[in-house]
Amino acid sequence: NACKLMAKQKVALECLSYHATASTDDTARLSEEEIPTAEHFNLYSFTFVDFELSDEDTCRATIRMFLQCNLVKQFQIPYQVLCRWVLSVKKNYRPVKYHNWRHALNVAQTMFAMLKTGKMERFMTDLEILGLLVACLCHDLDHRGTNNAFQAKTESPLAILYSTSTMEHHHFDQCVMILNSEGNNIFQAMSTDDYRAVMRTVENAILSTDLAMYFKKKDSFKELVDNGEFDWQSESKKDLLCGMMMTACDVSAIAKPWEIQHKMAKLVADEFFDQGDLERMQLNQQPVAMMDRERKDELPQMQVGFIDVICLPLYKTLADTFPWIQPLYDGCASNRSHWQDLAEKV
Ligand SMILES: CCCOc1ccc(S(=O)(=O)N2CCN(C)CC2)cc1-c1nc(CC)cc(=O)[nH]1
Repeated sequence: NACKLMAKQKVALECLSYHATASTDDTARLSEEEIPTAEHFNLYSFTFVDFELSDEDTCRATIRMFLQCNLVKQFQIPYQVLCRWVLSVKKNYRPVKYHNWRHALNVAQTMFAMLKTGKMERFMTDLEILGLLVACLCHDLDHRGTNNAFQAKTESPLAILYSTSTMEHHHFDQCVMILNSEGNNIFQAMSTDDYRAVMRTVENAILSTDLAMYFKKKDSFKELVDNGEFDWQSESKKDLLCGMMMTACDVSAIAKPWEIQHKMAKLVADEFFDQGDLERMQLNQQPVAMMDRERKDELPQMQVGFIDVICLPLYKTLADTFPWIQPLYDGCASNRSHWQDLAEKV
């Protein structure tokens, strides 16, 4: 009957999450290790690079960010639970070329730098800071290297589950699945009200990483900034600001020193081109220019367009109100000239 079916599904989900979460050994090792300082990892910098970090280092850098924001004490997160949760999040990223665990770490580190070095933490409660870091680390969980349009075109189960912001809803689902797995609930010591509030922040933040949502909300954000908004404390204004910060972090590879941006853009392109190949082979469709490896010569010009349409306007509007994040605008503007030079060479 229905009850038995529900019970079977519950058992299946627990079994799935058991296999999808960190092992006892990995958790024990990470929790016994010394965590280097934020300066050691260069976590306060907008030019942070993960390339030379081992997987172990990336987990320790993540824990260092939580410690530095005093979140472990503030929300009584058992240290073993935090270690297990970080390892489980890393385990639930697939080894795709760009939207992998390293991307999640880089996005979280940019959020950390915006809050600390960019002095935006003043406008956030501790609960919001916790929610934003968790959202950054979880925002692309279980990404398959294909975008929302591909889910729709292939009528993937995910597109049937969620018709809009398909992947973003799935990323949030995966975040909840990990939190609900044995020994992984970093929010376990919270009151019901705090738990509801932090989950609302995480959900709004993860769903905001759908660029379609960014396009929908960017004008109202710019209007608030142009009208000299300084408070940001109403729920709707805070949600809007957090969403814009998520996009700023999500695209922050565009603002890194040129050699790093050039190398990361190649990873983005390789993942896009793989989707283009799938669309040709599996769907017998002509991919869009961005995903068509036969049009890779147009890549520099596309990057200039990406910078002009999405990145610079966002960083400019944010820097107008939060001047300490100007380095993101400057890094992005500098890379625009490098991409423009390459575009003129073709
Ligand atoms: C590097 C390979 C080419 O990469 C791009 C090509 C075109 C555009 S676009 O702004 O024209 N636009 C975006 C919205 N789509 C719906 C339509 C196309 C963006 C990128 C790009 N995206 C990211 C985010 C994953 C990172 C990055 O570095 N570059």
